[in-house]
Amino acid sequence: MDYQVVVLAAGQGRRMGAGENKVLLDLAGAPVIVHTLRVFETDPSCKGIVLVTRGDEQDQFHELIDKYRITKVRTFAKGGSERQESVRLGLEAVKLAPDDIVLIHDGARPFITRESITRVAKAAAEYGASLLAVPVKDTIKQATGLKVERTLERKSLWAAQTPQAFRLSVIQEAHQKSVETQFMGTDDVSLVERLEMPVQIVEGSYRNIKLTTPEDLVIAQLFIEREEE
Ligand SMILES: Nc1ccn([C@@H]2O[C@H](COP(=O)(O)OP(=O)(O)OP(=O)(O)O)[C@@H](O)[C@H]2O)c(=O)n1
Ligand SMILES: C[C@](O)(CO)[C@H](O)COP(=O)(O)O
Repeated sequence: MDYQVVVLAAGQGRRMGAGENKVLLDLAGAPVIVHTLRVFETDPSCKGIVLVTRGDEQDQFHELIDKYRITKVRTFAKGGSERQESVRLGLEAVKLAPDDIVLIHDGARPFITRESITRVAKAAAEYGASLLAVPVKDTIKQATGLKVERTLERKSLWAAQTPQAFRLSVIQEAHQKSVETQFMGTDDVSLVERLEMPVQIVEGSYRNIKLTTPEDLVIAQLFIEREEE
């Protein structure tokens, strides 16, 4: 299933505490974002990458794309202050027909695999919207402040990942409605859920971590070292 992908790299990386954009941090000799982009660069089904960056970092990303020969990044888009705004601005740069498939992926998730991408893209073609997710391993409490209100039934809980995949017309309609209703979600399918349209989970891998806090970089290094063994 051919697709284009919007790769998000316009964050601040505050929780990482590195004092710079975490997707520019070195991981085994290359920036995190290069590891992520290489997966799409080497996937024959990927027909183009829109890279969303901060305005003040666009030149730096252009240099990385040239240095590491990421030829499928044909368009850059400037991100916004929130992830959802960056997604919306990235989607505006996508050149696809309404029923074509677009993926949205966190640049901070470098361990995505072509096999998972293929499955989530195929599910989007079938259902209109899909996401990679993994069963929750911990017991999840809902609380008010630090007072527990209830324990959520674990067997029905999934931890959402990316890519999240869509027929272009579906995600465009979802963003339009979110602007009209001023809804802000923390992922992309949550906007489609508000259209009361089906969203299909595709079981992903626990390796598809999002590099968010310093501990995640330690895990990422271990993943790379194991790949090299
Ligand atoms: N305004 C934003 C915020 C986030 N992102 C991207 O969305 C992905 C997931 O966001 P997150 O992990 O929250 O990254 P940051 O916002 O950089 O992290 P933090 O919240 O700790 O600052 C990352 O690849 C990040 O670069 C983005 O493109 N634009
Ligand atoms: C989209 C996401 O990666 C799914 O788990 C997550 O919601 C992003 O959250 P963040 O706070 O923007 O990293």
